[in-house]
This record gives sequence, structure tokens and C-alpha cells, in this order.
Amino acid sequence: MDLILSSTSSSISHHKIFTGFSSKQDSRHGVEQFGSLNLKAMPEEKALVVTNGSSNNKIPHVLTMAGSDSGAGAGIQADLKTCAARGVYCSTVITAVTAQNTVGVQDVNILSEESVAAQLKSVLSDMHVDVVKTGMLPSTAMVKILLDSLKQFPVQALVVDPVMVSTSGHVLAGSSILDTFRQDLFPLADIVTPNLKEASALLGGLQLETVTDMRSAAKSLHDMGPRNVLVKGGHLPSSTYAIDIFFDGKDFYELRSSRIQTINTHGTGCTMASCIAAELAKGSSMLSAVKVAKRYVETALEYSKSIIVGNGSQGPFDHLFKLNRKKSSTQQLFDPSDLFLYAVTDSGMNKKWGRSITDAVKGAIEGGATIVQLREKEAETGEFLEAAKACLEICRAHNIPLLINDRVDIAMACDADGVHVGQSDMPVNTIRALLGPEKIIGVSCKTPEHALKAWADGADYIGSGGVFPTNTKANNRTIGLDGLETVCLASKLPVVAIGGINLSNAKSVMELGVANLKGVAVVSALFDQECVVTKTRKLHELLTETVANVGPAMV
Ligand SMILES: Nc1ncnc2c1ncn2[C@@H]1O[C@H](COP(=O)(O)OP(=O)(O)OP(=O)(O)O)[C@@H](O)[C@H]1O
Ligand SMILES: Cc1ncc(CO)c(N)n1
Ligand SMILES: [Mg+2]
Repeated sequence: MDLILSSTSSSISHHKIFTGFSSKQDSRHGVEQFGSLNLKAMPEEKALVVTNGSSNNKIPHVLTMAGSDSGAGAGIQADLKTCAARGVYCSTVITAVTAQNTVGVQDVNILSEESVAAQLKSVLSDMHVDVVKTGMLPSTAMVKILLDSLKQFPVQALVVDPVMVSTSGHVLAGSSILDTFRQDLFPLADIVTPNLKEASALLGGLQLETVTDMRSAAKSLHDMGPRNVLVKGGHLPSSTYAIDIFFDGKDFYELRSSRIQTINTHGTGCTMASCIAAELAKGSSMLSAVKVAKRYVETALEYSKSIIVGNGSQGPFDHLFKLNRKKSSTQQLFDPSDLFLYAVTDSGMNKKWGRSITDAVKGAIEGGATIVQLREKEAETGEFLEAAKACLEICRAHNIPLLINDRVDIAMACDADGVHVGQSDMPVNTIRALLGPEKIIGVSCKTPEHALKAWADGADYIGSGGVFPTNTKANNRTIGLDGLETVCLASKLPVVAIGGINLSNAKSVMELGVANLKGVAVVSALFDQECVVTKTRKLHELLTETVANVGPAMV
């Protein structure tokens, strides 16, 4: 997103460009642009009073007073989703129940004034509301009710989206409301956010066709009393950019984002306004709130440009894209039997044998490895990430889970299937909070206490060892087969044995025959070898044979 913020207030002639993050290229460009800004010339950004101090447990709170959209793209539903996405609590006062879908508006049922007044009172008399955001206000009486309520229960900021007509052309608030908007509501508003048609109606039918027209509209609307004005240009005929004009009474800012080629733009206006409200509730300055909202809408549209909801000509978008974007259709759900032959890479060994990490992973998978862990203790972050991405592609193609050793950041960045960590790495419950419920988390455990803690903290499996002495881990206490057995018997999680396991001793490990022991994890036995495929295949055969003899407890 580019935010070309140009001041045209006559006394100031600077031209400001902010750039967001539409594409990688834009973002790089943007940093330069941002860096070259004359910050002194910028209007001072004043943070609104933050009422949600971190010392208490108050969550930033937006109350939205708007209409319900049955299709859930706009109105109350958009506001709820936007606030949820931005981490803000949202209470609702419903002014009308509309029957809408992607084709248009089929019915509007305006609620009684008593009901609206009661809703306002219920919320405002009980809850601490930081910001009120209004959408569809279908009668002058409802505006008056709101103003009375705000007199009794003042809030930090009022965001007014003067909703009048749906994109499909259905009137949601008649022209009789214009005077009330202009005279009563706007003077109290911290920001008003009309689209082109609404700005035009509020200005007596003035034609608005260009960015220059939008600027003068913003100025005239500002004269009606709101502290700030955002004229939204979503409907401006431009195929390259979606341009809005923000005016704070002093400077004009041209907020420019890429125009996403999609029909899924229903509710962008409501979303923009509720995102501004959410950011204000968190304590943002108005300019920051508007910039964040613009970026949020652009990003949501980009993520949702191809989704299909309904058969009409204007679809909704996914406000909660953040929850979905990581989900990959080929992602592995954890299956304990995946621990059967667990291949752990080692960059030193691969270097020694002159193979790339991807060749090592390919070889292990071809030989029968059932899960792969990348353990790159020496690698630079960028290099590790690139290797992880390449290995993930291979693993996904073969339905083999890929875990990253220690580096939660790398796992997140490449969307790996999970991580394996040690006792002194990031705590498992913190990792779980970062990775979410579906990712695999494994922990190295030497004792029953470690094993129980791993289970309590939300791990999926434990690695237990070193079973035998090993070169790949210096100063690692060996627990022996006895120690492994003790941990397995205490563990509530599946266990993979690790440490010095190879073709000559793997049988003794699996012959322990204890429940929970699902397999062996190996490094040197696969990778400190000339041919990874052959060694993996041999180990796989040996394990399969041993397990067949030991019995079904193993798998
Ligand atoms: N295709 C698009 N790509 C990027 N941004 C867009 C696009 N369409 C609209 N926007 C942005 O979305 C925000 C809402 O603008 P718009 O003018 O569409 O409001 P609106 O008509 O009130 O929306 P609605 O009433 O459908 O909720 C603005 O910031 C606008 O620039
Ligand atoms: C309920 C409702 N509010 C606002 C809009 C404007 O998008 C809409 N279409 N429906
Ligand atoms: Mg709108």
C-alpha cells in the first residue's frame, strides 16, 4: 500500500509518501520512501488518551451501532469480525435487520426506537466502551437517541460511517437523515468516513469524480464539524489504485493502496470504519488508525480475492484471513506412528559426504523415513530458512511431516509441520501459543518428570535419550535402555528413542517392547554414510522385522 500523503493546505507545500506492504517490491521501495520523508513537516500525531492501561485487565472496547447484514459481509457482522481480527472487544447495538446477500438487499426491518435505546443503555450503563462506531442509522430519531446516550455515557471517540446506500443501490438511510447527520452527528464525530456517493449526497449532490474533487469534498465536510474526514474512493474509476483522502483540518493525505482485482469488496467501508475504531480503542492516533485500517482492508481483499461466497456480483471477504492463511491443505496432523523412523539431519555430515540437505532429505524419505527433523546448529538464519522451505516442499510431496529443531521462528516462517525442542529452549506452552493447536511439538526428555511436564505443557511427543553414547551431542548424559524404559512407562505421550542408535543396536531398543515407544530417531546411522537411501532402507527393514516379532504394542 502506498500512502501518498500530500499536503495541499495552502501554506504548506510538502508532498508526503507513505508506503505499506502491498508486495515485496513495494515494501522495499516503501522503506526508502518512508526514510526520505521530511518528518518535521508532518503534522504532529497526537495519541488519543489510552483508557486501557496494561496494568488492569480491561480490553479495548468498540461499540458498533449498525445494521445486521444476513450475508455477513457488511454491517454489524463486518464490525464484529474486524474487531476480533484486530484484538478488540466489540459490543453491538442493532438498528435494523437487513436481508442481504451477494445479489443485493431483499428486505430491511428497522428496529423500534425503544429497542435501540434499550440496547445502548444495556451496554453503556454496564461496560466501559472506548469508542463508538456508527454504521446504518436509519432514522433521525435513532441519531438523537445515540447523542442522548453519549451525553450520559461519554466515550473516548466517535467514528461515523454515514451509511446511506448499499453498493447494490438499495437505500439504507433516506435523504431525510442528511440534515441530522450534518447538524447533530458530525460536530461530535472524531472522524466521518463517507464513500463517494455519500460525500456527494452530504454536499447537496456535488459531483465527485476525481481525487481533486475528493479533496474539496473532504474540506467541505470538515467544515460541518467533524475533527477528521476520510473520503473513501473505492468507487473511483481507477484500475491501479484505491485512493482515499484523509483530511485532519490541516493537511490532506492521499492514502493509496493497490486496487485488488476482485468482486469481493462488499463491506469494505464498514470494515474500514470499524478498524479505525478498533485502533483508536487501542490508543492509536487518528492518522495511524486510518493507515492501519487501509492496510488491513487491502490485505484482507488480497487474501480473499478468489474466495467464492454466493452467486451474486459482489461478494464478501475474509476478515479473519490471519487465522486461515497458514492452513495448508497438505499439512500433516500428528500421527504417533510417524515416529517409527525419525530422520534428523546434520549439516556437517552432509557436507562431509558432499550432498545438499535436500538430497539428504530426499534420500531418507526414499529409504523409508517416516518423519524428518532439520537440525542445523551452524546455519545462518537466512540459509536455514531457504533450506527448510526446499525440504518442506519435498516432504509435503511425500506426505512426510517436517519438523524444525529449536528454531520456532524458522518453523513459523516456512510453515513447517512443527518443532522439536530441548529442555532449555523456548517453553512448550509458549511455542504452542505461537504455533497454534495443529502444529507438532516434540520435546527432549531424560526423566519421567520431564515427560509429564511435556504432556502438561501441550507437547505431542517426546524424544528420550541419549540411549547410547553419541558424537552428535557433546556432554549429553546417556540414560541407557533402562532410562528409556523408565521414561516410556511414565510418559503419557508417544516416545521416540534417540542417541547413538544404529543398525547394530536399534533391535535392542525396539525389543524393549514398552507401550509408548513408537520408534527411533537417528542422525549418523543415516547421514554419516555414503548412501542415505540404502542405510535408511536397511534400518527400516530391521525396525519392521523387530516390531513384527515384538508384537503390536509398538505401533
Ligand atoms: N478493489 C479494492 N482494492 C483495494 N481497496 C479497495 C477496493 N475497493 C475498495 N477499497 C477500499 O476499501 C475502503 C472502503 O471503500 P469504499 O469506497 O468501497 O466504501 P463503501 O462504499 O462504504 O463500502 P461498502 O459500503 O461496500 O462497505 C476504502 O479504503 C477503499 O479504498
Ligand atoms: C447493514 C449494512 N450496513 C452497511 C452496509 C454498507 O455496505 C450494508 N450493505 N449493509
Ligand atoms: Mg459503505
